[in-house]
Amino acid sequence: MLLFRTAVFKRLRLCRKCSSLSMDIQRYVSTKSHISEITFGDEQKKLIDLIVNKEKSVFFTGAAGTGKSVVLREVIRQLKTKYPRAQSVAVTASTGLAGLNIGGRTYQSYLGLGLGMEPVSDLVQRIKKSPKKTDVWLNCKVLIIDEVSMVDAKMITKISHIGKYFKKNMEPFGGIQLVFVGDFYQLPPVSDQKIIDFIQSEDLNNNTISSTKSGCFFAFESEEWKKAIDYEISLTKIYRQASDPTFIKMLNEVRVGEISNETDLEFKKLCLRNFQESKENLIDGSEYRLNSVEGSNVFPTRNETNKYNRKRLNTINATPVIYDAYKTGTLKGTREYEMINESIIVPDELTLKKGSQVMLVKNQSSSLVNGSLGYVVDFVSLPNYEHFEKKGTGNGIFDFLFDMKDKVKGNPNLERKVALRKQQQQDTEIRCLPLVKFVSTRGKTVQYKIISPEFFEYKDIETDDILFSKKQIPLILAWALSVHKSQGQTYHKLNCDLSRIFEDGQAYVALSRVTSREGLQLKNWNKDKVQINPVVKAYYKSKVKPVDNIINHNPSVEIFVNDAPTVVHNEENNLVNKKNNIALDENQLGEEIDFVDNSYFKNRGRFKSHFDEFGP
Ligand SMILES: Nc1ncnc2c1ncn2[C@@H]1O[C@H](COP(=O)(O)OP(=O)(O)OP(=O)(O)O)[C@@H](O)[C@H]1O
Repeated sequence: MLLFRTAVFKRLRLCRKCSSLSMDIQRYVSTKSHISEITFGDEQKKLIDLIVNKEKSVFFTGAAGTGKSVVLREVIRQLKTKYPRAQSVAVTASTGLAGLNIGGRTYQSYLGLGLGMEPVSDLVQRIKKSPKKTDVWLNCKVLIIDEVSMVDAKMITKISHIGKYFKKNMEPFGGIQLVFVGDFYQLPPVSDQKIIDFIQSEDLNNNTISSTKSGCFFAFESEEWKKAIDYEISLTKIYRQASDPTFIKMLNEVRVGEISNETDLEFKKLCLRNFQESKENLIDGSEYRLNSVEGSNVFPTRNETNKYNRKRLNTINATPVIYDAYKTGTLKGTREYEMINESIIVPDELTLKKGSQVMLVKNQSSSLVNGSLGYVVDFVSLPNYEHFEKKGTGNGIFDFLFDMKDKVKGNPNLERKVALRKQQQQDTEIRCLPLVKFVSTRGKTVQYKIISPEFFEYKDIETDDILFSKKQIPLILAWALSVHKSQGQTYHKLNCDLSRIFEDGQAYVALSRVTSREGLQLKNWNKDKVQINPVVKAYYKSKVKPVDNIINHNPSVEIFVNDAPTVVHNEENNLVNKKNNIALDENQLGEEIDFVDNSYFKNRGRFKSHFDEFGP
């Protein structure tokens, strides 16, 4: 009933049989079957142990598809069991979508930072005004930030100092255990306008003093990160492209910008395969008859992506059906609410037509998962769909939808179905949902599924209050996607035109989304267009080690023996447990703030020298 009361569709008004329909929807939503079991690899297990049992502050990274998210979800599960007390484990991420992926929220929202642009003193005052947010800080034992590569150094520094204040502890982040996750070889932090303004007002060439093109510094460049993180670890086994080891090798080379002639040639060869150009001609929406889908096209910006999808939608000569999302939540009316909304992958207004190419953005079953591609076959009401489906294949709704239209005449059974269908189409009160034909990569398997609305929401972990909720059909138009939106996603088919790539790591993010070379249609490959940030490369070379290396090179740290002492120190890695318990008062905080806001920039010489040291 609740699902029905929070009606998603304003334009497609709901039918009178509300209660039965809502039950049907619930039944369909709850048919989500389990997603295939994960068996953790050796290095994944060791990493989980290091964080959960050895309680180390860790940044863990790895190429796309090494299972960072999978490991993180397990770490969260185990930490929550270990620390059952409310708010002990802060589960956050740099974007809303990444947050959803691990059952958390953006760090700005969870930690009460808003946009986090203010100086530390203002942020502390802001947090203190909210008893809930104050408790978040006081109770926090472990702070998790996923996709940390998109958080800049200044923000990391601020979070550390706020932690010191609330924890009354001068250790970085007030002694909170840190679990930072991400891949700095993927997309860099987004521009912080204030930093750019500051840099420009100093009349300096920002290329010489910032690490990213947009004028930011990477999180790992922050002194607080350097002091707080015990281990900078890399997972090495790639699961996403497991079926194509050559492709794994090629992607690894693209990731670090060291592309061999062999890889270059292989990418060039991929470009020679037929690239499916966009279809400019008007089509009749009958593409669903095809047993293969066009690969997703990736574009660097959202505008280009939307424009391309709209253009393709307009080429279909069929009636548009518009689904408006139903949004609610206690944060409504705030900028934060808008930010969360922007980061949710499904749009406020989803326009579909028969024949639209779509991508599923929520798992439905072990074979229909986030990233599955298909075509909208038709729009059907749930009761009708169920009615025909119950009768089994060969005698179902599909008979009259497309297969047997010419055989209808003289067949009373089919005539009855067509009459029902007509009635349904005329009845504007009947709510219709998209029926999608999902096609596997090689077009070998085809599955039909009616897609019901789903919730995308953020809850307050303690009170269960819904802070943000969006109910929408979990589909997006999928002729094109932005590289930014595609980060973290897995696709089976991808069209990639690298001529538009402009950002460090962007080529790698785009290419590494697809599971095999077979699913990749490539255009304009030019190894010189692959851009790698030299600061990132230097950091990975000098600091980040595979899990196994850490065991070998730190014999004093017996971290993987079950009954080993919990804390074994190693001076070199600065692992000494130094809980000072120094209380900070407001005045000291003032000094702290000066330290944060001025020294960060005064220290740009350090960043410059860092850049020079490791730069090209
Ligand atoms: N131990 C495992 N066993 C089986 N499959 C795994 C395992 N670890 C990860 N995978 C699978 O590999 C794929 C990629 O995993 P995941 O999304 O966690 O990688 P990631 O490192 O977070 O990637 P990205 O950097 O692109 O976000 C997923 O389909 C996941 O289910």
